[in-house]
Amino acid sequence: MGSDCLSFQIPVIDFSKVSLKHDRGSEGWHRLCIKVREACENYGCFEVVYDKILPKSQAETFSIVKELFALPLEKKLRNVNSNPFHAYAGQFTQAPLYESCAISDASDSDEVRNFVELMWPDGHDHFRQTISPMIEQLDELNSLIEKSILDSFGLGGKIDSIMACKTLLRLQRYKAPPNGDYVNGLDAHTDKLLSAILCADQVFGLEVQTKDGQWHKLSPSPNSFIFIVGDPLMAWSNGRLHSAKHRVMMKGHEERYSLAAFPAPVEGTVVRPQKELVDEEHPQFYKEFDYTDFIKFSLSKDGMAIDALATYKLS
Ligand SMILES: O=C(O)CCC(=O)C(=O)O
Ligand SMILES: [Fe+2]
Repeated sequence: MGSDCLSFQIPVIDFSKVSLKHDRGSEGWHRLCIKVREACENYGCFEVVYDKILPKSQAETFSIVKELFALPLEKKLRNVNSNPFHAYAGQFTQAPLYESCAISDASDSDEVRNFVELMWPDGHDHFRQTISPMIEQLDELNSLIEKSILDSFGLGGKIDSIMACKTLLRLQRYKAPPNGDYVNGLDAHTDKLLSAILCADQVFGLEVQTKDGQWHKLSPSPNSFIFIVGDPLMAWSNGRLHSAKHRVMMKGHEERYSLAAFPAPVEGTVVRPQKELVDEEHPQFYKEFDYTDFIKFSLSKDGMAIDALATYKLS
């Protein structure tokens, strides 16, 4: 299917040395905020360097993720949720290499405990003890990025968060393609969650589409993360931040494992453009919408066939 696209470098932003408590307001923080905003406006994504999450913790996390996917399918199918985004997903004819498990509200230790009991009724403390600190660190990183976005628009003094969210953790496996051919791992999409922090275990495969329609293969440095703007963040920013279309393409003979932490807007959230981001130069781009309705529509047959967010555009 198709041919391999070229490797591409998106902006790389280092959050390793940043402390919200000490650095917010400094010249260095200001420069970082501008970089974040420009990357989100121009590409809808950037590579994140964050050495507070140690390579060793990432390696340990991927080793338990592999254990999870080695479980028989009937066990993984126990991972259910009324929201299909937050449950086991896989066995799709159009994406046969893909499967994922999810923990909704992963920052809640009871949710993690429930997930572990469901998968390993006899217990698996090592899974819980490995994944929980990783979620905590990803939450911290996400909060740094969120504050940098708010401050980049001069809004940090007025509001604490972009919108109320819980952390959805998705663990994903992509089987190696038959014959090692270049084939679809996960269909092209924009994220329906506020944003995403992604990391993968060694095997590349993530591709992003730039605004000119070209697809580019990302080759992030080992142990770095990718931040991606999702549709609700694009709507909140009045269309200024770009929700980047991305996909996973598989090639070669190795399986790919990845982990995604998404801030998921809570039930009842109304997504509306932040009023300070609407002015004469930037007229209101989207009508406000109920997040749950948006998700339901995005997942419907009609919604999947189009860019669901575009239906909320004001003409
Ligand atoms: O596996 C990846 O790197 C990307 C996953 C992704 O785009 C998603 O879960 O929305
Ligand atoms: Fe995605």
